[in-house]
Amino acid sequence: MSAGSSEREYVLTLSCPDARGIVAGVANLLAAHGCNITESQQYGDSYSGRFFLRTQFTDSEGGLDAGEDALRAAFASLAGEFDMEWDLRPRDVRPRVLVMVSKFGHCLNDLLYRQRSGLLEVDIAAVVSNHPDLEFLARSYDLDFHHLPVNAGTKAEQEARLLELVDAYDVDLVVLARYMQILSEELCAKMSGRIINIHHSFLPSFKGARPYHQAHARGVKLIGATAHYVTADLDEGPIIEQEVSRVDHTHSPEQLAAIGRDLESLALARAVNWHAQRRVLLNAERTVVFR
Ligand SMILES: Nc1nc2c(c(=O)[nH]1)N[C@@H](CN(C=O)c1ccc(C(=O)N[C@@H](CCC(=O)O)C(=O)O)cc1)CN2
Repeated sequence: MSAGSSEREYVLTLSCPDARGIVAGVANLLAAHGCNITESQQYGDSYSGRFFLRTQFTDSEGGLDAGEDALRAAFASLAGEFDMEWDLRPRDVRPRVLVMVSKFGHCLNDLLYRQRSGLLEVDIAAVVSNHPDLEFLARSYDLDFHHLPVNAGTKAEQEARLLELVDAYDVDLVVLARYMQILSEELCAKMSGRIINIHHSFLPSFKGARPYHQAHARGVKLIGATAHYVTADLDEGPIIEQEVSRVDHTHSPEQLAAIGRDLESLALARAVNWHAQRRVLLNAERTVVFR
């Protein structure tokens, strides 16, 4: 049952060491506070020994019985019992996103259109690029565009400016939409779990630069695109979504790239939206995605 007109919807996510009674504890606590569960998914990972849960629920008519703060306090107590890492927020609070690009604009174009059409549950704050080429596209959506050129000698200064923009725009998530510069270890650490990249290969194959040329040289029969969280280890961050397509010996590297463009846009848009809906939970080097 979805939220009525006067009800507010919340999303609760948690991960903790697996144990008996977690789902019952959460369900009983929500019921005790007058909440109605509208969607719930959970997964116990026998490899990591951790349990993951995502629950969507509505408050009672006119707001939580004893207020959101009381629910948080009660949940904090339950979380302590199970050593939970948890997050609780209203579903209508949307992440503020900074999109970074270089010279390829297909993923940026797709994200902007999807957001403007109400298909992406984010608010795009601004666009940042190390090249001026795509300013026109950002401006066409009335977005600020910041040209931050970078080279090996200016990377620290450029990233410091980027962090200033992250603060100034109150950014929750940075999306690398074919941004072709390697981020420093320091920046990756500062924004761990808050940067999503689209890599134009079916990882773990063909990390790094020019993956379509690597794929062509290898004679692959499938190409792909991978959306992942960014870490200091290039293209090795936790995978969120992947898309693939069949190819064959007749395709040049340029034709592979053309086929791959739609895969990249789709994989990135799905990953950003699932992150925005808090459907992606980190599980060490992997993810749990409650699609
Ligand atoms: N710290 C990280 N930074 C970035 C990641 C990442 O996973 N961790 N993903 C890349 C995107 N990317 C492919 O998707 C990519 C971009 C650029 C290069 C590369 O080698 N570029 C230059 C070197 C640029 C530089 O030193 O900054 C080159 O072509 O030689 C490889 C992969 C985004 N950043």
